[in-house]
Amino acid sequence: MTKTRSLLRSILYVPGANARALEKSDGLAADGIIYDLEDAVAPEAKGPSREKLREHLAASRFPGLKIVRINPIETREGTEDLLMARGSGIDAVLLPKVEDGDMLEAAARALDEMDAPAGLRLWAMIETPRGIARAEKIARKGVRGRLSAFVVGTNDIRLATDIQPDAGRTELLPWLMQIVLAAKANGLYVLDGVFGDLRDGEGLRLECAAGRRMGFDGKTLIHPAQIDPANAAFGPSEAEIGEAEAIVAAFERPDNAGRGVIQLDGRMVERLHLTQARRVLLRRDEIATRSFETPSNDA
Ligand SMILES: CC(C)(COP(=O)(O)OP(=O)(O)OC[C@H]1O[C@@H](n2cnc3c(N)ncnc32)[C@H](O)[C@@H]1OP(=O)(O)O)[C@@H](O)C(=O)NCCC(=O)NCCSC(=O)C[C@H](O)C(=O)O
Ligand SMILES: [Mg+2]
Repeated sequence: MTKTRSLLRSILYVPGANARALEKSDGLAADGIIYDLEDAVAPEAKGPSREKLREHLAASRFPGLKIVRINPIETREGTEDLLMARGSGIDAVLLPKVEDGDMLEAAARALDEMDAPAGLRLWAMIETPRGIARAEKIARKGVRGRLSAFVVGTNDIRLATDIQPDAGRTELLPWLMQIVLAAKANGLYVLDGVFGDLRDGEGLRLECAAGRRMGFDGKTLIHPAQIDPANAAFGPSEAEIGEAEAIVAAFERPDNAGRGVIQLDGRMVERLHLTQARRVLLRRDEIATRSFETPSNDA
């Protein structure tokens, strides 16, 4: 499977109940917006927020990915949210607290029965102990349906487990890597959890950099000021672009034609590095044109 990486560096949560934030979100440089109808909306505001969001989406000119996080699908609010979301021109529905593949199967079946567009994907939040423990099974079952991404919910993980990780998230790392591995093994995108301290710019930068090293495709965010740091951390750096250009140029030299492995600046470079280098340049070009594509398992 050749996988073109779509831009998922910065995915901002916007509360469905906040008219000012919804209005502002249209002009932000995030790669995607998660319009939240779940935790960011008080129980009494669920219905009005859904209607507000319906109107907003109908008029929205946001050029990136649009995702709606619905309430649990087994609740009346969740079903109403899904009905609204399926006809609103969005790219994906984000399901909270996914704990088994059956939840994804039920959501995919509901979307089929609602005649939702085939390209409407499901994203799954992995944010409970059961969800983490079963991440690989969930991914394997989900990709047979509409699933295309995992989103980590570190706040709910903390709530459910009482884990109190240090600033480097040392204690969380095994669980985060388990989720990343389950996603990668099944061709899913995977997004890191939110960073809650709005005043700690350096902490955010470090957590974004760590997330990138861990293999996350991007970070979920809660405030517009977090977009630029996430875009910088998850986009290829100048150094990565320079190195990728050098690798592509080296393999294009006539004396290297047909060679599987070469030496470049004292390092062994194989054709798999050429594949990686092309990916970096593709991301550079995607960012330059800011062309947004709907992620899919086989895009
Ligand atoms: C945290 C906030 C409540 C802070 O909002 P506010 O006090 O208004 O901040 P500022 O004054 O600094 O805002 C400056 C301007 O930016 C706009 N703004 C703020 N946040 C957003 C946003 N998310 N999207 C769009 N625009 C935003 C303000 O309106 C101001 O605009 P202006 O008037 O023009 O100056 C707020 O940031 C917020 O609500 N953030 C999102 C919270 C949220 O969605 N939480 C739920 C998702 S996180 C989660 O659940 C993860 C997961 O499930 C888990 O378990 O971990
Ligand atoms: Mg959560």
